Amino acid sequence: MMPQTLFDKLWRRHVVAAGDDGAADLLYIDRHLVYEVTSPQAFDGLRLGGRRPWRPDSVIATADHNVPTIAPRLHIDDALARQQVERLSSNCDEFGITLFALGDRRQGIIHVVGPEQGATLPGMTVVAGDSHTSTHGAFAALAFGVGTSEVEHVLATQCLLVDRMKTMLVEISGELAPGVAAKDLALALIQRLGAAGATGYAIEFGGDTVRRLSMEARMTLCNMAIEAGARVGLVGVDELTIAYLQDRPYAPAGAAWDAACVYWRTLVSDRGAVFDATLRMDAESIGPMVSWGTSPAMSVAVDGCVPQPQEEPDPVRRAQLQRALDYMDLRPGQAMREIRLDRVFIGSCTNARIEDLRAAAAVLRGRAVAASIKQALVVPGSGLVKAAAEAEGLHHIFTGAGFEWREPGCSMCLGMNEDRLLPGERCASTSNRNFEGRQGAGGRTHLVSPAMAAAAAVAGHFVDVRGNWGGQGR
Ligand SMILES: CC(C)[C@H](C(=O)O)[C@@H](O)C(=O)O
Ligand code: SF4
Repeated sequence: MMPQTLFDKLWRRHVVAAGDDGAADLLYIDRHLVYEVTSPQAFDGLRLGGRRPWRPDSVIATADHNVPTIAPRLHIDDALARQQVERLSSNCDEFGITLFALGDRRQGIIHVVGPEQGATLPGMTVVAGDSHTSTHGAFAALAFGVGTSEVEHVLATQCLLVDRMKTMLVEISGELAPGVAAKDLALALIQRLGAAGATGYAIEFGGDTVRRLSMEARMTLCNMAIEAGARVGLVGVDELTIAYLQDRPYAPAGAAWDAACVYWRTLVSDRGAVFDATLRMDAESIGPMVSWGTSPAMSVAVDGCVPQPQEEPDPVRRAQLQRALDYMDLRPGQAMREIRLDRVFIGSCTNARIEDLRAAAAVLRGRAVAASIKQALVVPGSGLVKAAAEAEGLHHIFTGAGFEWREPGCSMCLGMNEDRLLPGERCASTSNRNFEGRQGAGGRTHLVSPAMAAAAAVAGHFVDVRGNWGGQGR
């Protein structure tokens, strides 16, 4: 048989009806993750059509985007946010869907919750009405974001028409330097590919560097595939994948577990499989990255500088650079290390898992947030991440350094809840998007890894976390 890519294996296994002449295929969907923002109209549509979810046990719901992150979270001021969270509860009640509601320890960001529960498994198709569903591809699941009308369609039929994607292998090799994380790899990759460089592709991450990454780091990488335009990010199954899933609440057990492991181990690209595109990256040449502009592709190594638009020959590109610099209030050629910050946010589905919190805490131990920083926030990705961090005492390190220790949710990743930047404020953020107004109207976002965010909080400006940058005690 022809060698197949992992993507091909996953796709073929789920085709219910093949489209003619390149038309979309109808795929079976195994797991559907639902949250408050993109589901209300979908449930309304079901009701209007007199339908019920086809397989309610395939759906898991949680509230994340709109929720407050300060306890006790009994009331949400914003009317729309409140309504969406309430309607998620009533819809889940009505249709028999499992909901991890506020107050449940399993509540959290949907892309943190799915894998944590073992609800994301190798070989599955996973959808959610959210672009960062690519995260789940770290488990060799074919996972992608869908729109609200598709949320309704999947609820009603368990199937979805999907255009087949092209395949891109991103092969990363070499040892990552200490202090350099998956987030830095992701930013360096997007900087190379451009924000639309992988549009129409499913990216598979391979190479010895990726094999050595933890599952959490692989999730960070797949999470950001969408920021290069790829709807899907994938990593083939290995023993790490399997070890991560063992004994998770939704993972199979007993004989079913053994059988699943046998199948899962086949979920890798065959030797000799042909990809539509291949890109190679050398991990050793990558240092800590910081975004300077208004797209994740506008990123540079921390020891680098803001670009000089006047050196850009293409006038369209030059105007884009200039606009980004104006919005970010940066000077051409300014050293990244000079950039001073108002706030620091450690959280989001990119970087709010336990290893992310450990990496930030390791930098903060015995240090304090600079007096010039107005606010530094840590928002764990789920209640279980929060509990795990507290069991290790990480919360003491964060609060001792001057960070606020919050309840789980999307928080300051996007301005849909109370945690926002004020116009003109500048933030070092471990999230994945730095678009204009992303963290609040007029706010300025710099994307970094958790360790880099922690170091910036201490220094008050960006520093190379690998260097001897000091950081004063209070
Ligand atoms: C609100 C939602 C539709 C959106 C997404 O699709 O990604 C959000 O999660 C984001 O990160 O921008
Ligand atoms: S944490 Fe941010 S990127 Fe992730 S789902 Fe929430 S809003 Fe989207």
